Amino acid sequence: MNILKFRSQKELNQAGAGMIIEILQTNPGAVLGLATGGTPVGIYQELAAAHRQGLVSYAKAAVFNLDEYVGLERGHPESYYSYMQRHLLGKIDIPPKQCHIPDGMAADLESECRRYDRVLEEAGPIDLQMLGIGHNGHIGFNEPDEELEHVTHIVELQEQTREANARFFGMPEKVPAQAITMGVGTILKAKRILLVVRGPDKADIVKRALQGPVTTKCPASFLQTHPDVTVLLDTDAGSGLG
Ligand SMILES: O=P(O)(O)OC[C@H]1O[C@](O)(CO)[C@@H](O)[C@@H]1O
Repeated sequence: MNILKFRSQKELNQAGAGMIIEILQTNPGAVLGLATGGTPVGIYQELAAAHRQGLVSYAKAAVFNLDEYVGLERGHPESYYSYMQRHLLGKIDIPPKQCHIPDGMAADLESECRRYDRVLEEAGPIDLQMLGIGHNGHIGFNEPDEELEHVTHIVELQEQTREANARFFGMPEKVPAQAITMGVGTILKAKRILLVVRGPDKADIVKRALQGPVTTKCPASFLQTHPDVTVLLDTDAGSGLG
């Protein structure tokens, strides 16, 4: 595991964007796994800027998002579909048919999970999967539990997760109770993984995930079992590491 710490958010963002740009320059048809939440926004800004400057094209790339809320229309400002349009996909030259996000409004959510896995299987493997981490160690929306799911599935969001994401919705009650998420098995199948973490409130979970036991009680700890993980931390998020 390659752990890099940054004093400046700008440099962290440039390092994250740089990895993605390098992959696309070497392999224009790369498959990227993308994340949402507050963490990747600065990286997406750098990617959009690099695209504007003509440094990188996504015309042949494919992107797969980790997750989507259940029950939010695509047009809802907090759906991950809207988030991705706003922060990245609406600002680059990727054809819509190459952008994949689970449909949280599907009438049959179980079939939607199987469809998502099928499309991913046909396009994959993912060349680079970007991840954030929840305060409870979730990756995607894989919450801590006795057992973890391998494949795409429906998950009940934990109170802590809904409270953390309430900042986007105004209040925890408005945060959907369920989401569709790629499974931990799917995430670990990516050839390379990029974990990005910022802020002092994530220092404890970073230490547990990277240096604690590998346990389903901290889904991110399974990243320790992957052969090619890069972790980008700001100094606050990395302050608990020994
Ligand atoms: O980046 P944030 O907003 O702290 O969220 C952490 C993680 O939790 C999620 O919201 C759940 O998928 C991710 O989007 C994010 O990577």
